Amino acid sequence: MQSGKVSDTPLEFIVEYLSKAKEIADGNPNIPQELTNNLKKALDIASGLDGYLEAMSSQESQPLAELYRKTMDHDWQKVHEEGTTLFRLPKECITGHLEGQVLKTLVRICKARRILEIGMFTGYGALSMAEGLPEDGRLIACELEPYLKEFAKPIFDKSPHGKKITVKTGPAMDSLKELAAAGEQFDLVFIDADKSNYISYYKFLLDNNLLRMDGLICVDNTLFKGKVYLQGETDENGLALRDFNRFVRDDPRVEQVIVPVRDGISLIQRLPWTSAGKESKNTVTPDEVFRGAQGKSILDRLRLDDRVAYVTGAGQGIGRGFAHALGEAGAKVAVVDLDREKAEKVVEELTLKGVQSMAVTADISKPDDVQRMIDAILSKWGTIHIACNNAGVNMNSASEDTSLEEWDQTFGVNLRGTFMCCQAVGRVMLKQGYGKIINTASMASLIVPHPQKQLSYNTSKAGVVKLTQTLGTEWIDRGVRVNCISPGIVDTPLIHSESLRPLVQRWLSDIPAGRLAQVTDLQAAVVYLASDASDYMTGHNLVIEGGQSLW
Ligand SMILES: C[S@@+](CC[C@H](N)C(=O)[O-])C[C@H]1O[C@@H](n2cnc3c(N)ncnc32)[C@H](O)[C@@H]1O
Repeated sequence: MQSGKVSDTPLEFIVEYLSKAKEIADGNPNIPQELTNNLKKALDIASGLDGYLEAMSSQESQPLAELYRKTMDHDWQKVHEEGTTLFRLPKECITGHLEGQVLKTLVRICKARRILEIGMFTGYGALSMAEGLPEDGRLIACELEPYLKEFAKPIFDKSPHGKKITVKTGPAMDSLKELAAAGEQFDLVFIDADKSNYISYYKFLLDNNLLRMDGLICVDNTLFKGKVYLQGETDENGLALRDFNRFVRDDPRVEQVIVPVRDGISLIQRLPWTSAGKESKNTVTPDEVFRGAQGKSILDRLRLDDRVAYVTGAGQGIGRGFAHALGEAGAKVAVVDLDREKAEKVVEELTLKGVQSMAVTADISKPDDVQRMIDAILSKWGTIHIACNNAGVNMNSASEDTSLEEWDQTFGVNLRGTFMCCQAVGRVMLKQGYGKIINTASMASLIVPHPQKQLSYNTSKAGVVKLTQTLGTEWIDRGVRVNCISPGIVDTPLIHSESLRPLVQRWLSDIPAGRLAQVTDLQAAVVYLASDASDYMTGHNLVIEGGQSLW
């Protein structure tokens, strides 16, 4: 602890009392050396802890460091005496580096996008949490003192994350009522003002659904210098927090743990209905709609954890988009491409994101390559749950000029190759009684895209749809679903080539959505078809073309 600093947390009090005890022991020759030695050991452990935790936590950003210095250097006594602040604000109430980093980490873990802070002070906690938010995330900070909004503003303005923060001045309860009336909801709430009112804030948040399903409430100072558990305490705030901690522990709607960081942070998570709903006085129909199929919420049902997938043609374009989407949803992904270098590059991208992946080189128009691809995946991961047969080629020629070579090459990859992949992986999936096959067809299976001429492509893709329908019905009763995705015209580098660029304007006038498809427009579909959420869907052609086939 810095000299002259007032003790504020249980640990700081322990250090203070141990230091005093050691001083007494040092000055008294009658105290056994063993006692002095033990006091010293206890003091070393206690006094080193906070500093070590701070030193080992990620470094604070420059704006946060500046905010901390500015808060510490400010004359809070003076601004209060001048009547600028309603209360004399103690600078110790700042959250600081360690707690700020805890909050920021929680924001990331919860994937929070909307945060509410009750009690902003100079904004250290607010800015720490804002740093953990995504670009479109936002944080509303409630603060009684208008002066603090002005104090924090120049530093919020300097930080790239400051724009995510909106400060609402005035009593927090008024702001909470406004937010509830406006139908706002938060993923994470940090309560850090006005200890005697913690319980009212907490009740208001839960009773008015200001906290989303599974949302997290963090509450500061819930150990309150140890006063919540010390016998004979009379401190009003300490007793209020003691009641608060008990109240929350006994509330069936949530689960609570108090983490002994600094002055104690309570982590309170809103439970799904399963536990809390039992206490509900309202009549609920506890069926799968209410509880979620297999007890999972719809978003959880889209997750692909522990699944093994492959994507052919994954070195670029749609296939690369599919590989990223499946990986982000939790699957291990084999990135299959003709071009080893491209496949390895995508594997590198996935590895950076923490997705387990492998590169496989294969020409899917060759039966031996197809089998080698399946064997390589099986030998690494032992199974295949998701097969994205996406590799395809497209050549243009007027039908009267289409050569048999072009026809054979196109069909060799687009239809024969897709069939060979379906068959090879289908054998594995039928044996294990589970599998999801997703073929890439095309809008060209439905309409005749023009003005470009591409007979072999169109007919091969129509074949992919029929292949999908046939396999989808033949295999569903053995646990294997086969579906396909038909993208419209996708904005890839190819489209911007000299020869195709003039066609883009023409295509755009045929697309109700007014734009070409981006690879990212197709990603949710592949995750859906790969997940258990689509189990009743088979033989389906999922068309994603901005409405083009309807005009
Ligand atoms: C412990 S400090 C907050 C520290 C802050 N969370 C941080 O990250 O540094 C408490 C703040 O709550 C504010 N406050 C107190 N009573 C309030 C109320 N009724 N409504 C809104 N803010 C209040 C105080 O002005 C003070 O700035």
